[in-house]
Amino acid sequence: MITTTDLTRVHRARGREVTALNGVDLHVPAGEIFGVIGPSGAGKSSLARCVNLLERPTSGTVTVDGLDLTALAGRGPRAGRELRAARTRIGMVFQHFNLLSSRTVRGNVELPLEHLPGLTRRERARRAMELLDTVGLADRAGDRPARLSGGQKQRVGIARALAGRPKVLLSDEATSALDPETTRSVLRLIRDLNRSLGLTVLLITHEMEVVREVCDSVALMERGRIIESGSLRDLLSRPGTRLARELFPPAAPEPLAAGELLLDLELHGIDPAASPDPVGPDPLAEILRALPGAEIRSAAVDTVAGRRAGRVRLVVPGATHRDGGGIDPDALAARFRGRGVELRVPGTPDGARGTGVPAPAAPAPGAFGEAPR
Ligand SMILES: Nc1ncnc2c1ncn2[C@@H]1O[C@H](COP(=O)(O)OP(=O)(O)OP(=O)(O)O)[C@@H](O)[C@H]1O
Repeated sequence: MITTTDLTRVHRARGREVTALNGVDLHVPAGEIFGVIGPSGAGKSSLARCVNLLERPTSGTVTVDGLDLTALAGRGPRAGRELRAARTRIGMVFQHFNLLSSRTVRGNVELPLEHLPGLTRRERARRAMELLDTVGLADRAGDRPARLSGGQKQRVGIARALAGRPKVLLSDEATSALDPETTRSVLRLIRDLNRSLGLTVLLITHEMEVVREVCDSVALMERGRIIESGSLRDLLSRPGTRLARELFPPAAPEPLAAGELLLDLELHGIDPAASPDPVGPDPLAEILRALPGAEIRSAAVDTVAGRRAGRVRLVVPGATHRDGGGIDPDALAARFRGRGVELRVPGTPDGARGTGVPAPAAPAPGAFGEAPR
């Protein structure tokens, strides 16, 4: 649905050049929620703005729904007629909502409809009310935006973005100004719209939590380039990648008593149909049976892309390392490899591993790089 080819965007300001995008090849399949994550300044917003030609790329092409937008004339507010028409099929939501305070909620949703030919005032009003109903705010149509909460403002922003019946929604940090609960409800709305309207969503975020919650695929951007990408499902089975590490961060370090063995189980996409118990997928139960006395110290198991993923930390009391004749984690790991469970002893890769060795410090949960500007 969205394809960029060798997309480059160079800003020239006060005699200085900044390369915001440096040869970005992106493919977002129709009907997906595709996340783009990366630290501040990585080029995420530039990518979103180039995809709908709010900014014209320095070079490269952008194709949306089979149409090469870069071949159409103009940019930003000076876009030509064809580009303006194409852009009505791409909705956009922003971090700071960008609602007009002088207009009512309904008036804000009607705004893009005023640029569509052939709609009467009455039809505009009816369509705006339908859209407000879709986002659960029909009863607030006559209010000014200032009277709404942040989450409600963003719902209005989404209703406005849907006015032109877009096939694509670009979301640029749409939940970054919202608290976690409101974030989840706005993400649920985006997911519902994606499913009910078949909407393709390009979702820019700096929060891995957002990716984990709602995305089908994700690309990691750094310094204007995409350095990793894949579907969440594939990333689950590629534990070595940075994205997989960020998606499923290791557990925090913890003290161990002498002789205790720490085992981390990484669940990489266990099919829940094969293991109906939400916290006890079959391979885990089997591992516990193989380790008498083992105790679950912590667990973070989630359903990602329809598969169970996450991490379970076990402590096995009185187990010594294989030199001492206790359990052999490598043999155990080999036994479960290929069944969606990776088993490892956290700590250093040398002989010190096993008892009482702390795991490396975990990154702050959900955070990725710096906060947005
Ligand atoms: N209009 C502009 N003029 C000059 N430089 C710009 C302009 N817009 C962006 N840049 C620069 O391009 C780079 C990428 O910026 P961009 O806003 O796309 O990154 P980002 O990943 O969205 O960051 P953030 O998460 O902080 O919004 C940065 O170095 C930024 O300073």
